Amino acid sequence: MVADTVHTTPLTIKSQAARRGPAPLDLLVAPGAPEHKTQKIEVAAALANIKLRITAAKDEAELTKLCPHAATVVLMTRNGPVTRSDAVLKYVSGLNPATELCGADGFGRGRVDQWLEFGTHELEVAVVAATTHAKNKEVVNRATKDVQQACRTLDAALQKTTYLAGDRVSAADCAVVCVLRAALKNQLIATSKLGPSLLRWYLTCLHAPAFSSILGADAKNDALKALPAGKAPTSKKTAAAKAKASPTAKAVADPRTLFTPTFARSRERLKELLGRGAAAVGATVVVAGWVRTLREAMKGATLFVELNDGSCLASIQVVCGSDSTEGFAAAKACGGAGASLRVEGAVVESPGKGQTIEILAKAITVLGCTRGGPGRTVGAQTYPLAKKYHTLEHLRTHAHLRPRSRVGSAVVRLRNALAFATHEFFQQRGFLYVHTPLITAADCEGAGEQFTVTTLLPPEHDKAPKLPTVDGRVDYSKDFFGRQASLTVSGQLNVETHAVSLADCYTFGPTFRAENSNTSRHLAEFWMIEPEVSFATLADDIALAEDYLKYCVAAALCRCADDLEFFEGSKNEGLRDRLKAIVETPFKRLEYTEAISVLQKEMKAGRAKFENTDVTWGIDLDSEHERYLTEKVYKGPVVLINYPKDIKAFYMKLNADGKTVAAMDILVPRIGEIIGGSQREDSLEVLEERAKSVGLNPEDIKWYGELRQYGSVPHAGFGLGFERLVMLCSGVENIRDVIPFPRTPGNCRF
Ligand SMILES: NC(=O)C[C@H](N)C(=O)O
Repeated sequence: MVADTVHTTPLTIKSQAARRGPAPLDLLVAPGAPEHKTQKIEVAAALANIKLRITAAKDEAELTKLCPHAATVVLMTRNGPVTRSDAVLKYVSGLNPATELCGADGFGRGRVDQWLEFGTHELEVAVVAATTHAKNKEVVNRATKDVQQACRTLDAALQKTTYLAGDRVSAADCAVVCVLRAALKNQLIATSKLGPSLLRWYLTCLHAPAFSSILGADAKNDALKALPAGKAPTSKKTAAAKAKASPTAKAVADPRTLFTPTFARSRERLKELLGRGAAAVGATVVVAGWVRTLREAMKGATLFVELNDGSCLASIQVVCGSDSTEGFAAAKACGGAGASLRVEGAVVESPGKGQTIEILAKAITVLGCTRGGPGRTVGAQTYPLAKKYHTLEHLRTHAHLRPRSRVGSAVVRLRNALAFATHEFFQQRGFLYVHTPLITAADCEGAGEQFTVTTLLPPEHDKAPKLPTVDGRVDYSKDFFGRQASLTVSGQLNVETHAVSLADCYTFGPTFRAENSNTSRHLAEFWMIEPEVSFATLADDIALAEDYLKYCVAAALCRCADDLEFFEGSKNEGLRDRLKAIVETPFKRLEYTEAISVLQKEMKAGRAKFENTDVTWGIDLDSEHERYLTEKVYKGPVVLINYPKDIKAFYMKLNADGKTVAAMDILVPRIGEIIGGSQREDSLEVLEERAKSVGLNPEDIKWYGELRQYGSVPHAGFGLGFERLVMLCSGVENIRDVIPFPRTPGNCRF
């Protein structure tokens, strides 16, 4: 009996026993079995990090003894033999679900199966016929034709996808590559006749060590020879590509194909283990994490440990018995909540509610005790997160341990998903990620108060500073930069420089505002995403912003489903329905002028009661006005456009009416403004005029004006406060709870 576990190769030094890893799976191969039948299983095992031990059977009887209907291969699994090469291939592929070799979902599995069948019926049958009847010309001719037809079909299909079943390598690729190699070796088709897309795919697979180590260097070399000299495999050979292609270009592999997408660990992440669900029952696994709760039962002879490793919201229950778990005594004395453990054990079905599986621990190692007793003895008395529920305020004062809490970790996972979705969205659309500076020289942005960056203060901060002065003011010419410098309030002006050279750009980084606003929506340090697009108008900008916001919300719904369910359950009823509505409903566009009259009407009718009742054309709307529009009047996101020029920044494009600028704010329920952007003024004269009228020093924005002097183009952009996006998607109401270390007036702890 062997345990079917994922074999992991740790990067760090391990004990002798651990280095050996889980026992390999035995694969018995019949004499005379076609090579490709074992190769495809070996490739899949390599991709899935599963160890195989291949043994050649003496005769076929050895196989049929194990399994009467066996043919060519038999894999010995924990539950008994599995036979038929495709079945074995799929079994092995499925042992490491994280690799998604069998497909990520129902549709994916369908696609993998469809290509597996194609490989068997359209290719393998012909290859086997031609090799077993090599002397029969008729059979060989027929097989050759079939193989060529199959290759044409594959070439056409691979024009559209990286791999057979999409953009991830799958069990189907393992099977078809190996049988195709057999067809090539038997000269049923020449490599040069494979067709450009099929050849590209074949080479992409062979670049990956999992394939090349099993099929041999020959396979790759033969295929490389088939490439037209000096050209990368491409189906569209343009003149420019021909001229540019270097001899090395052909050997460049897509990095995603180089390794399996799993990081080799000495433990399994709970997300993956719990994701396997009941299918994991019977497996021996190693997990590690931190104790959420530890409970004794059976007069101390049994321990129930709720262990979490941060990979997902759910914890796993580990059951330890005094006579069945090595390290039981140490585990019992670990101090409980907060301690860190490594657990090796068997996955069993869980009788408990709300959990499919749990672990019966064979061995536990206490990595770190919780020391919270008197004199720091072991015990959880002072562990700040010992109880199950904590207020957000309590967690805020323990920001260093906050990610151990459910809400803290859910926020981090959501931030991660939204940051990834941001890059994914812009990268998919060909935008360039530009790194804009954090230290800037002049506040021409006007977006907010800035923090000065200076080295003029004495290193011993308690000493009375003697600042150099001229005319009674600080002389910044003596400062580090030779002038006053500040932390940036926005990357926009800098990213514009790149947008007017490279067209579509974005920046995503921290920004700083020294405003003394102690509200639940303001931070002194927050992250902002600022795309900037050339050859674009305000309408293009709004369309981009709407798509981007919907993309992020959809990413949160789809990739953080458990965390969002948790947020919804924490006094946030209807969260996911609200988010779905954002994805599904087109955003309302509303002129600022119209918004003012709507608000005035609402006030007149007694429906709206505002603290600030001065709602007249020309005012900068307060948050209460914005929220009223989005929550009460339109009940969904609203894009307000064309604001009075006097309340907006100098760089916004003046509209033909001379009174308004092509600016937009996107307002969402519960948050208010989430996005602010504009088409930028592209006329040098108007820009200079506007800058002067707001009192800017022309010298400070000379470089900015030059962007209009040399080939000015219409361009537009926006800024989205990342934390507000996290608030929107989580329903968390205080911005301090959606950033790991909030910086607010009077608070710079941790
Ligand atoms: N990039 C932008 O349009 C955002 C704008 N600069 C702001 O700080 O609000």
